[in-house]
Order: sequence, then structure tokens, then C-alpha cells
Amino acid sequence: MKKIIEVNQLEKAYGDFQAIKNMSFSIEENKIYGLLGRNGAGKTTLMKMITSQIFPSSGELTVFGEDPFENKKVLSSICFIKESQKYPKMFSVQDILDVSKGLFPNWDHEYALSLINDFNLPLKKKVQKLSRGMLSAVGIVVGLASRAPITIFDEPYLGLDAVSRNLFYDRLMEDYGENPRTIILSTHLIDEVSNLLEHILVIDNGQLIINEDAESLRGTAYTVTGSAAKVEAFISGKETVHREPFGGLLSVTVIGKQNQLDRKHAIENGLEITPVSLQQLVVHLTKGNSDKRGAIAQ
Ligand SMILES: Nc1ncnc2c1ncn2[C@@H]1O[C@H](COP(=O)(O)OP(=O)(O)OP(=O)(O)O)[C@@H](O)[C@H]1O
Repeated sequence: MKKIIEVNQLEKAYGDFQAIKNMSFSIEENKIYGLLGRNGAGKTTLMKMITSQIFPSSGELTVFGEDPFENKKVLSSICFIKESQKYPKMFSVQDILDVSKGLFPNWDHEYALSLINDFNLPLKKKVQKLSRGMLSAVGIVVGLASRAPITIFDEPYLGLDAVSRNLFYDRLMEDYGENPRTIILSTHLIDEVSNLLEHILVIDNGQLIINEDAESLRGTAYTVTGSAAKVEAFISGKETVHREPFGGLLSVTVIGKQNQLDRKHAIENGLEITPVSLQQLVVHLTKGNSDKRGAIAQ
């Protein structure tokens, strides 16, 4: 598939603080990416560089093969919906849609109006009178209806309730099916979106620690639980990222795919093997004490 964003040895420093460290990866067209990581990991900094809102300190960054800086053609192909997206206070929802229509070449106004209806948004109401959740919903409408070849949602749902978040996921999947484009979704609600994501990028402390197809990542870890001695014997020689003792029991998260021999060994020893969700995996790999994340990152 065609690479539309290419990042090579990218670095960003704020004064002495290195927010992005020697990062290299590419983003392909027509795929849904999850950009995940803890607070302060560097996700927004990276998205701001891709959308040319801030400059890299060093390294290369191209979007559609070009430098995005002051590049009208490139920037009109990107829609960036930020966390706590701000709009002029005196604008009505209708005004936001009208301005967006002029900004995004693929804008679908009819679709925007149907989304406004789905999210129960009042077209005539001014931004200053909208609730936080309603404002987030407006951002989501703009992001979806922009149909921008690169659509970036950075924690788009502050204040948005679970029903509206599910509506977002449903509409995103329906529209993506009909109008494929590249979506980058940055979120802390990993379990909610994990089925949507096709490729996972995890940033930790300014470094890219996972750059992996979602499907293959799903099977890369599992948890084994049972009597401590039997679990210890089971995990001997295996890569582990997390252990949780309780009483005489032990639960350990193992990095690697299970094979038939493992399953047989587990059954014979009364051990329970359970899959690790993407969220659990990201938590284990980014909580600061793991030295085993290279096993997945490579
Ligand atoms: N303008 C700035 N000046 C100085 N430091 C900054 C600036 N912007 C971000 N940082 C720092 O860079 C690091 C990365 O911040 P960034 O906002 O990119 O993280 P994030 O992964 O998006 O976090 P969150 O999930 O909380 O939004 C943080 O330590 C932050 O304090």
C-alpha cells in the first residue's frame, strides 16, 4: 500500500526537554491507525508536526511526499480534530459546517447534516452555549464529513457519553467502508476502539515502542494463572511483562504466541490461559518497569 506519511529520525525538543526521540515510521493510505500511549508520551506533539503546527527539531517528515510546511495542497488533505477543539464563540454549529465546507475539498454537506441529526446537535445554537460533549460531537461531525484523505482525531471525545461514542465508532466504520481514507485515532479508551484499529503505534516517553499490525499484535501476549509454583515452571525461559501474586496463586503476562505444547502443559497443570487485551498490553508495556517491550517492538 502507498505510504502517505513518512517519518525518518524525527526529533522534537521543547528547550532541553526531548519530547520526540529518533522516531521513524510510515503511515499507509486507507488504513485506520491507533496512536496510543500514556499522558505526556508525545502523541499530540507528533500529530502537530504532521499537521505542520510545530516544527521538528531534526529529522525528516513528508506528507504525500512533500514537506507539509505552508503547503496548501498537503494541508487541505488533512483534517485534525483536537482534544478540546476550539471554535470562535460567536459561531453557530451551522457556521462551523459552512466554514468547513470551504476548507475541505471532499466535504459532504448532506452527510454532515445527517450526522448533526444523529448526534442531536442544534444547528442554530452558538458555540458558547454548547455543552462540552456537544462541542466534541461537532468536532466528530467535522472530522467525518471532511472525508479528508488524512483524518486525525486526537482524543476527540471529551465529555461525550458512551452512547455518542458508540455512535461515532459506528458512523466511522460505515463511512470508512464506503469512503476509505487514512484515519489516525489517538485515544486512552483503547478497549473501546481496539476492534476498529488496523495498525497500532504506541509511543512511550517520546519513543515509538510498537509499530505493528493490529491483528498480529492481538496474539502476541497472554496471561497464565494458577498455583505459583506451576506458573513459575510454565514461564521458565519465556518473556514476561507483568506478574501479579495473590495468596498462593500467580498470574503472569507472557509475551509471545502460545503453541500447542504450551496449551497442553497448561491443561495438565490446571493453569488458565487468557488472552491479553490491547489495552492491558499497552498498560503493561508503558508502565515504566518493563524491559521486555523490545520483544514486541521489533
Ligand atoms: N509547548 C510545550 N512546551 C514544553 N513542553 C511541552 C510543550 N508541549 C508539550 N510538551 C511536553 O512534551 C511532552 C509530550 O506532550 P504531548 O502533549 O505531545 O503528549 P501526549 O502524548 O499528547 O499526552 P496526552 O495523552 O496527555 O494528551 C510532555 O511532557 C509535555 O509536557
